[in-house]
Amino acid sequence: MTELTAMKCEACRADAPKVSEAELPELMRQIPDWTPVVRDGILQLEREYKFKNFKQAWAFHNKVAEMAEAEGHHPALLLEWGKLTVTWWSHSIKGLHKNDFICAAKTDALLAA
Ligand SMILES: C[C@H](O)[C@H](O)[C@H]1CNC2=NC(N)=NC(=O)C2=N1
Repeated sequence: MTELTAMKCEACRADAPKVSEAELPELMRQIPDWTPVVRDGILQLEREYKFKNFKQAWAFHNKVAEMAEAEGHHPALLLEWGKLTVTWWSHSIKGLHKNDFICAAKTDALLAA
């Protein structure tokens, strides 16, 4: 099985497939620190990262933004003192695409780097 972090996001159009109920458990297993949340009826992946201060959270925010631009897939980022909340979903399909799992795994890898 290819690691999510080794994959690249693919262009995701409105007719791209959502991750199915059957695929979900195996993908969630690969990003155990992420929580599936439903907002406005849209399934999303969310994780809160804690830091010692604003500057460290801000620096991580910028790393995630750089990675998102490189992947062509973009998260919601909520920067607060000592905290960055990252939420991934695919706007074009109003739900979760494989891209969201790839980017969640890559977000975790940025923290480790
Ligand atoms: C043309 C471009 O690839 C699309 O607009 C991309 C950009 N980034 C995106 N990011 C996210 N999260 N969902 C999308 O549907 C999306 N679409």
